[in-house]
Amino acid sequence: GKHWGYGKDDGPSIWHQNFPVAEGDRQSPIDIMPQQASHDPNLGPIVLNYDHCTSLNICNNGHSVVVEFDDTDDRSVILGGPLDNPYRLKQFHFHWGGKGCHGSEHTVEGNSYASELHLVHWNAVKYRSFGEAASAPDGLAVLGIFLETGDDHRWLHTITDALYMVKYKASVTDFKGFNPKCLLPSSLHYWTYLGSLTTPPLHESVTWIVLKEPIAVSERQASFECSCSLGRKRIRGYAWKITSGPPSLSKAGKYAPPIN
Ligand SMILES: NS(=O)(=O)c1ccc(S(=O)(=O)NCc2cccs2)s1
Ligand SMILES: [Zn+2]
Repeated sequence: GKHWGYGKDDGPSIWHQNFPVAEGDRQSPIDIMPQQASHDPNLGPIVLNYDHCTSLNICNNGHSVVVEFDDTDDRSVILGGPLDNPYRLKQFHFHWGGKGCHGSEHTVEGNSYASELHLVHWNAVKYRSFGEAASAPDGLAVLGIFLETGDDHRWLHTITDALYMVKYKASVTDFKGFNPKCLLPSSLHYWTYLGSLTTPPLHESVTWIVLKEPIAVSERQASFECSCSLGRKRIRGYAWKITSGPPSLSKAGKYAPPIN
């Protein structure tokens, strides 16, 4: 596809030249203003069925480091909350900051976090492929989790250790048996709004579900810099129709420990 990045000549301020939807009216990320979020009593808890998780590999696509999953069936899905049906887990990736600078894409009252984790899911009930879902208004559901610096995160090590294997662009390495449930905070209270992919092709196909509670990672883990491009994030649009819902009731009542 068309080249893009975070530099002066290929960064967010010129993405609209190759991706005109950048000027659309449901572009992400946004600055979340909790007081302006309206509580929607019809919104139930989100449920994450990641127990029989099917991670495959970890790769660096030059923009981010991505852990990919086998999405050929409904073993790993997100449901509930604002979603009308289960959405299949396809991949997760991070938006890291540089040394000490804050890399989160969404902000809360103008404040950014050290990093942001995105778990990307697609609507396999309505669409036949990820690519088809990714350009449909109800095609994707991305769960956003903020990372803040604090204690060392016990399970993030497995990812940051693997990241060193894929430090240079277009490298892939095996990454089986990782259950992303170990990356979740204790509370699943969330904000949700209709938005877009935060990088090209910027499709307006994402139902965003952003958790209010961040997870803690150590300074070293948060400032991981892979060779993928880092740099200014794009703050777009205004949060509207943001609603929040109660925490989820995980089916097993507790989180299965990740298998490694
Ligand atoms: N930061 S984010 O979660 O909003 C994502 C940005 C891009 C994502 S993708 O991996 O789904 N690729 C999107 C596509 C490429 C080609 C056709 S669709 S997810
Ligand atoms: Zn992302």
